[in-house]
Amino acid sequence: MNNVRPIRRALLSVSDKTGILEFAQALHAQGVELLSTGGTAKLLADNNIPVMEVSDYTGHPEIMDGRVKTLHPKIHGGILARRGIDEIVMEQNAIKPIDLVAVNLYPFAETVAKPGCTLADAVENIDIGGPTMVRSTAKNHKDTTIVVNAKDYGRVIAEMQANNGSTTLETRFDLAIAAFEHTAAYDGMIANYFGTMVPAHSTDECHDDSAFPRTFNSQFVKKQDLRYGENSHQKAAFYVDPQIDEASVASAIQLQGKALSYNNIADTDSALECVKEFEGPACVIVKHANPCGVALGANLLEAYDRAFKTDPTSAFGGIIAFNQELDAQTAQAIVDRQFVEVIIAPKVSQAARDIIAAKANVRLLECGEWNTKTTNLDYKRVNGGLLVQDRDQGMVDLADVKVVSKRQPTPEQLKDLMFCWKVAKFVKSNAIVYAKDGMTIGVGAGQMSRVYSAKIAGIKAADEGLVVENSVMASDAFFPFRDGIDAAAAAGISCIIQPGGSIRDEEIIAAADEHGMAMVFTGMRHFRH
Ligand SMILES: NC(=O)c1ncn([C@@H]2O[C@H](COP(=O)(O)O)[C@@H](O)[C@H]2O)c1NC=O
Repeated sequence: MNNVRPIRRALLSVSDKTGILEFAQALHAQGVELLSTGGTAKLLADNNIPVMEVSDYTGHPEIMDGRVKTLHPKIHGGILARRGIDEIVMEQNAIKPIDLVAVNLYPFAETVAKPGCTLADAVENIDIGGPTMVRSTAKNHKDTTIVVNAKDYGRVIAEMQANNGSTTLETRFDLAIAAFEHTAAYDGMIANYFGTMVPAHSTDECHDDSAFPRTFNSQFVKKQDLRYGENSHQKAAFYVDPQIDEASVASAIQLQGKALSYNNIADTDSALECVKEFEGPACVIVKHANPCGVALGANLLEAYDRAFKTDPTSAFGGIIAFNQELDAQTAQAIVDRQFVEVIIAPKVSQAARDIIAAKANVRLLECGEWNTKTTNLDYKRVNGGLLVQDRDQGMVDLADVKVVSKRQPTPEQLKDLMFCWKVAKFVKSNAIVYAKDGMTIGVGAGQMSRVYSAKIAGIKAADEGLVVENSVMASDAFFPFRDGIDAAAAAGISCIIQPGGSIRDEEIIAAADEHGMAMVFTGMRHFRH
């Protein structure tokens, strides 16, 4: 085993001191000599763990309020020395080898997240010596061991115990990757913070949390390789944002079924984010990123039954999302009725799991409860660039909408309008949704002209034997011409919700009045491309 390297001397320098005492104790028990910076050294000494302060070892005091403490050739020489090559240089310069470094960095993210954080606070929390040691040790991983995360302390100790006080190259290399990931994320955060100071002036007034930084630095962690991408000739992987801590397709636990595909993940995201909009039992069935059936119900089974009824043809091989614990009756109904790719719910009862287990291929996901709305950014890759925007969190309520027609909507229609409007937000533009009694009646998605989406919603409803009469209609953006209104009227729509704002609004309102329809404007559109 020529890849193992003994740990004889370690340097510990941590801001977050969680677990460091136990780690230091265990290293000491293995006969490791400990070096440490001021605060860490004091903690160790106070707990009777033998330790030498870095400043005593280098013969140079920590200066400038800690800005310079480990930036010394006796430290970096000890870390970076190539074992078997640099021994003479080390001896000439009284440098001793440092075999393990455990560092975690000044809490930059936590500092800038605090309300009222000044530029001076942020600057003082940029760690310099820490990342330098992290990178030195990771660079020399052939001989040295870097630990940047307290969760790895136990693993290193266990490996040393199993290898006579040494670590293996495999572990050192893995820890080195983690170290470079860590410093990349840290520097990315700092660059983003400074990058929001536009124009580039180093003053507090120039810092604007809501601004988009000059360069966009973000880190995503690979969750899994995928068999292929959107098509089988495309390679793909799924990366997750470690900063996001909420119920999502990224954090969901897969309880059973075949591995998720690229399209499964994208469609599950659409279904889950849509079903999150609703209070009370709700079900969303998605096919190719568009909801093909959405419904509310007295319970989940009823919600599913009704969502399925919208478009059983498209629901075949779809993705089903619920906003409440999936129960046995609903699970049984799905299994009995249809081929489904993915089912996702905040919780899945044991009885429901047992029922779905009969269909071994069905991917069953549990994502946990949600109580906050997503605040993260939304990205779209274009050739040569990246579009970044706030997520569409806008949603009007009844108090915000304005009745523009002569006819007033009834209270039932108003309820349906809000339901329909929420669904339209998740349908690809041009989006038209017909709905009645908290159930979609027809969905027209992704057409290049609004009138065709309106026609398609009507055709689909007719094909599935659904009665459009007295349904309401939502349009994700304004109608440029009255033809969409006429198509809706011909299909039997009695009430419309749309943003308004067309130069032909007057003509559109007149068309609604002509057909005896009620119409409300939201003043907010929900394009989804
Ligand atoms: N200036 C330096 O040479 C230096 N060397 C290590 N640090 C950091 O000082 C912190 C530990 O300090 P202490 O042990 O004094 O609590 C660690 O987060 C470490 O990353 C430094 N601080 C900032 O750069």
